[in-house]
Amino acid sequence: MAVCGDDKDRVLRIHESLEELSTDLADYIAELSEASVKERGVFSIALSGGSVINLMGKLCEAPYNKTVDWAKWYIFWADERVVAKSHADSNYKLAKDNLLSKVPIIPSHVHSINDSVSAEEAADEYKFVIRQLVKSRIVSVSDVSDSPKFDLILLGMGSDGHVASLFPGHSVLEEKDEWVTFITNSPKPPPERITFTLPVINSASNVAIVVTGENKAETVHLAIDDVGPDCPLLPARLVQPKKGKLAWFLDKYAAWKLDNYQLHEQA
Ligand SMILES: O=C1O[C@H](COP(=O)(O)O)[C@@H](O)[C@H](O)[C@H]1O
Repeated sequence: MAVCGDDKDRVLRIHESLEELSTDLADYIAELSEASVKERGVFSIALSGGSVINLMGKLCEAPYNKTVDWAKWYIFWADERVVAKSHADSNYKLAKDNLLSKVPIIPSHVHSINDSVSAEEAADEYKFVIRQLVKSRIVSVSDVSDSPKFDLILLGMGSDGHVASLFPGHSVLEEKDEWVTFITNSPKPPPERITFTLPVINSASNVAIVVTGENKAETVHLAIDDVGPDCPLLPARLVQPKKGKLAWFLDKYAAWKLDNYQLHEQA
């Protein structure tokens, strides 16, 4: 693995294989969990859907399944599709099947959306839930805005550069006030989704963006490198935690178009 960073708050972790990436991701999450439980007594983590969940699978295995303090975890979603929890498109279902059902997380600590109301109502309810947990200090609050400050937000990135359900060119990218918002016209199905907004993502203590595969290499380059004024406005590029840390977890196939890839490889 090569770890390199242009500054201490943004690092690129480039891996030879998915196996290596999964192990590094599990180590990273376990370390953040331990530090947060030590400091605050709890660990608030927001998940995404897609490939990142499968890549978290190592957490269900030894030693993590025994050493992580699962009872202190509070789970949220950075985005969710407004479908039934049993639906194959549900981000909740993906996490439940691949992680939550395999480790001793307390069911009342799992904060999924209400899937029996409209996208707008689900976003409003989710905001309310998060607000209550901010009041009870389960979720911290940012000291630079009134946003919640999650201990870790885990994101994937689509080949169009979307993160959570923030898609290129969509008006939700402009949202400055809401913590959670909704869309009904997602370019990637299903169309109805709720999503954390950029102010919430950028208020987290830690944000990890996990991307694998050659089909995303060009987008990774556009999201990370200094590509000048003609660079398309990719949502992934707008992930810039104000006071927190950003880690990109890449496999070598997703990373190979990065400027200085050879240098990163040797780091
Ligand atoms: O639709 C979504 O896609 C992104 C990226 O998924 P991936 O399978 O290409 O990694 C995901 O991060 C997001 O949560 C999901 O709703």
